[in-house]
This record gives sequence, C-alpha cells and structure tokens, in this order.
Amino acid sequence: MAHSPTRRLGGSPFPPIAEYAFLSDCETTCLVAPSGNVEWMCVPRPDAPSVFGSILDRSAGGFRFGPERIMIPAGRRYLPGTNVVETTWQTPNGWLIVTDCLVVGRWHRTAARSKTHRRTPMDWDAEHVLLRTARCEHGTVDLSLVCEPNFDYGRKPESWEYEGDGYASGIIRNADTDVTLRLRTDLRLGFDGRRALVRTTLKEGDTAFVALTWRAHEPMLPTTYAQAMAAVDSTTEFWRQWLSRGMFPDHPWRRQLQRSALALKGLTYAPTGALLAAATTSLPETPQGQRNWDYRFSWIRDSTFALWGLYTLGLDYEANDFFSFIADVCEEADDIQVMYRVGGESDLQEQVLGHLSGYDGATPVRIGNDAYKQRQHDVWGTVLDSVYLHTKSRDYLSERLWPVLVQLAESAATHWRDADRGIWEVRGEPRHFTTSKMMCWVALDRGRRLAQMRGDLKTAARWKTVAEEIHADVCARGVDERGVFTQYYGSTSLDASALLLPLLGFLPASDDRVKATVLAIADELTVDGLVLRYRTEETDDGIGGEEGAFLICSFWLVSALVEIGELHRARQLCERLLSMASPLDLFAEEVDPPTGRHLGNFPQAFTHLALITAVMYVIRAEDAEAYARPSPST
Ligand SMILES: OC[C@H]1O[C@H](O[C@H]2O[C@H](CO)[C@@H](O)[C@H](O)[C@H]2O)[C@H](O)[C@@H](O)[C@@H]1O
Repeated sequence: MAHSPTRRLGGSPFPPIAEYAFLSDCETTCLVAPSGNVEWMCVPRPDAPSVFGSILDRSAGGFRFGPERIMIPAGRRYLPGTNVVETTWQTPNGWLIVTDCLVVGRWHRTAARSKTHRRTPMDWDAEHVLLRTARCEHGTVDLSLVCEPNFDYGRKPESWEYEGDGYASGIIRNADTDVTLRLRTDLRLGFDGRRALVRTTLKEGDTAFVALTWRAHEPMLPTTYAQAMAAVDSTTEFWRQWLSRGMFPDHPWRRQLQRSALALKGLTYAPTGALLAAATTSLPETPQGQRNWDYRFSWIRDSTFALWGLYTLGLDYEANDFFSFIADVCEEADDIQVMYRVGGESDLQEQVLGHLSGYDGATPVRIGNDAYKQRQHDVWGTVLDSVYLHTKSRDYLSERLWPVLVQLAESAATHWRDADRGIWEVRGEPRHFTTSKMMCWVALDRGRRLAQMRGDLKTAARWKTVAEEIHADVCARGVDERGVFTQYYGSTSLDASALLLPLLGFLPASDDRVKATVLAIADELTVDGLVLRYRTEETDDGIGGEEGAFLICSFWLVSALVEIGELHRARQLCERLLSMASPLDLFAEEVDPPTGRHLGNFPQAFTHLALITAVMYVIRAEDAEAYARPSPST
C-alpha cells in the first residue's frame, strides 16, 4: 500500500462501505476513503476500467492526500448543498483542512463541439479534474501526497515522468486503455515508479493544492492555489445553483432529502442523460459473499424511479435528458433493453476479474452485467409511468418520443402473459411474476392516458381494454388464499415489490388485499423490521448465499404504510432508516440488519430515490394530519 495501514475495527484493511465519500462532476465519479485515499475512480467514463481500484484490491491503485501517519480524520462533511467534501485533520502538532472535488466549471467549449455530449449544453460542464486543496489551520502539519494509479483495474502499472520544467507536473500513460493522467501541484513532486510523492511541512496559514486530470486535449489544470480555490468555488456554485431549483420542505429531514437529491444528480451522466444505478462494481451484498454485481450502468427501471424521486422535489430537468437518451437507444431497436451503458451502448457482457481479491475478500469481482439480456416485463411500465408523470404536469409530450412509447405499450400488450425474470432480475427460471404483470398494467394504463391527452381515442380505448384484462388477471391469479399478493402466480411467497401496488395506483390503499399485502410484508418479510426483497431460501434467484435487507424495499414500506393509514409505524421506520445513513448521509443498496453495516454498491440510486419518496410521504401525511387536527382554541 501507498501509506501505513489504518487501524480498523475487525482488522480489515478495507474501510466500511458507508465510510466512503462520493464525488461527482456528473460525468466521472470517485470514492474517497476516510484516510484521504481515493480508492475508486474510473476514467474517462464511470464504466471504464479503474485507475484507482484499491476498494477492490489493495494493490489496484489509490491517491492519498492528507497528513503523514494519521489516517483517521477529526471530521468530514460535504460543504452544504454540494458534492464537495471537506476533511478536518488533527495531527500531533497542528490542524489541517483538505477539500476534495471533481471540478465543474462554466461551459467552455466554444471553438470545437464536444464529441461525447449529445444533450443540450447547459451553463456548466465537467472539467475532468480531481482537485484537492489543503490549508494548515493551526500549528504545523506534515503533509503527504501519494498518487499511485494502476490502470485497467490494477493490471497495468506504469511509471510517472516529469512534464515541463521544475517539479510541479507529472504525466503517466497507459496505451492499452488510452488513458493519460497529468498531475499538477504547487508542491515539489518526486517519482518512485508508479508513485508520485510529496513530503512537506505546512505551517499555520500555508496552503497547497494538487490537481489530476485525464483530459487528453487542453487540460484545464490550475497553476496557483488561488486558481485552485476558484475551481472549488465554481464547483460549489454549480451544485448550489442546481439544488436551488428544488423545493425542499423546511423540516428536520431536509438535510437527508438534499443529500439524496445530490447523490442522484451525482449519478447522472450529463453527456447523454443516462443515470447510473450506483458508482461501483462488486461491493458485496453479503460479507465475503458472491452477490457482487456491476452497477455502473443505466437501468431503465432505476433511472425512471430516480426521476420520480427528483420530480417529487420539483427537480424535473433531468427527465428531459433521460427521455432523449431513451429515444436514442430505442429509435433503431425492436424493443427496449433493461439497461444500457452510459453512452447508450447495448452490450454489457459480464466478465469476472479473477486477479482482484475483491472488497474485503468478496469474490468474484464482476464487470458488465449479464442481466442485460433478460426479459424483465416491468421495463415498459416504468418508462410510460415516468413519461406520464412529467407530461401531466407540463402538458407537453415530445413528438420524437411518442412512436417509442407506442412501441413500448404494444410490447406490454403482446408479452404480458409471458414469464420473465422480474424486477429483481433473478437468475433462476423465468416465472409469472405478479409485479411484472402489474407493471404491464401500468404501461397500458399510462399509455392510454397519454394517448387520450394526444386525442388518439381509438388507441386509448384499445389499450384500456388490455389494461382491464391484465388487472383482472393479476387480481385473480396473483393473490393467495389469505388475500395477499404473492411473488408469482400460484405461489405463497412474499415479494417486497408488491409494495408498489398502492404506490402506482393499481388498487386503492383502502382495498383489503392491499392492506393485507403491506402488513404481511411488514410482519413476515422483515428482519429486525427491515425489509428483504424476498426470502432467498424460497426464491430461486440462481445465486447462493444470503443477502441483507434491501433499503429500497424498506423505504417503499414507509410509503406504503402511509398509504394504508399506518402513519405512526411509517414515521418510526423512516426515522430508523434515516439513522442508518452513512456519516455523510449516503446509502448503499442494503444493510445487514443486526449490525447496520452497509452492503452492496455505493452510493445506490435505488435507496436514495426511495428515501425521497418515503420522507415526502411522511412529511405530507403529517402536514395533512396537523391541518385536520382541531386547533386548541376551537
Ligand atoms: O438478484 C440478482 C441480481 O441483482 C442485481 O440486480 C439488482 O440491481 C439492479 C440495479 O440496481 C436493480 O435494477 C435490480 O432490481 C436489483 O435486483 C444484478 O444487477 C443482477 O445482475 C442480478 O441478477
């Protein structure tokens, strides 16, 4: 390792998943360990091979900037309203503040157009720079910089060389991945093979910066601390300006709502409008387990649900770009895939990286995701629901998108009777999943509403007939003897995705079957009150081992409990879930109920989008209850 090992509970060299900070410029993302080591970064795209991969193997590269010898910071926070992280360090002789961000600046491409951007240019753009600044606040601090990339997921170490005169700039290249990294600092760099190093002592008031870029042409690196601080300021302004467009209640949970919104925005890929499911691959869903997947792609389901979360907060611009992304990927195709790469590419073939030891020994490490080939019948409904939601409030539907939507509704009408792999994309045999059929109903229900809005009454009537047929079928075959909606036709197993029934308006929350289903899930599909997707021992998902409680399902339960009038129970669960957030208010995909440890990829859009909906459900219900309550004077 590039630095002395951190003392950790349990002796693992890997920080707990929840302790990473997440940075983004809406193009590239990275994770910073509490030690100040960047342990995950893939460039130039989030699905490209990593240059810093020590989250998956301690030899796969990292970039530390922090005090010598001290690895546990005194405190860390996001600058409010931003994805800029500030770390405060206490050392034996002084105090240091380090600020980290992926720089966003004003749109600067004037002469030549971008080769990757397909969406309308905004005022801001990623500068493709990871920037780290340091300021000694009190006393003296021995500062250390160790930048040790290892290209291609740790398979291609290269050596640094100086660039230009003096000690301020270095360059390192890998021909196979076609990535060149440049480092610039106002300190003196030295090189030791693949490591770029700085050792210096800062006195009170001293400052320093280091900037790393992967931009091949016209790298935009600061040369002075003042320029570096200007870049931090513009990045801060970008995030705050973006957040200001949202509507956040004046409520104690506003902080969590804003962090979730910022995490979702940070998972967008601005050049195409795609949205990542998470920033990482193969963070395990079971400690040392094999449920390790690559989430650095744009799932149609995860993305449209994320738009729902952002829409709830009044943040709806992202939807325009994502719908254009959908039009891009569907226009030339017969049907929609369940996921795409962020550039819209449709091949996500899965591979195992056998050379990596995995996070805390969890193997295999996978890249790509074979679920892309599956048939998952919720996909049509998730798009149509999302488009309907946004069209309803704007009274505008893109003419480019309509033929795509017709195709999606027709696919639902044609295939709803077929078995599929379901919303959880299980790797077992296809089944007649109840939620998949329900989502086909959503596709035709929202499709007929959209057709009506366009005045196409004939199509609307035809889709309404199919929607009614699906509805009747689900109610007849998706319910068990207890009157509870089950995982698939003919089974008695529970599935947390049935919580979507009231949330998507399939049946009113007052319906006895809905109430029975929500309560059965709350009472029988939980561990310590936290919701499982399904019981792994009952569901053939094609993978061995257990998994943690799924946070999206636990937040869905909060919303569903509100729907069925169980506000007190909903509030309690919501409070408990929020208390399980990471120190920086981020969430992975799952938690281990007994320990509260985060499991799975991080940060995970699913969790943050469901958090937003659940918190807003509780706040709105509490407001309604307060207004309904007679005032003390009456
Ligand atoms: O359960 C096995 C499957 O697990 C992953 O899927 C999960 O993550 C997706 C991305 O967030 C989400 O859309 C899906 O609903 C989840 O079940 C994995 O991606 C699959 O390959 C795997 O079969």
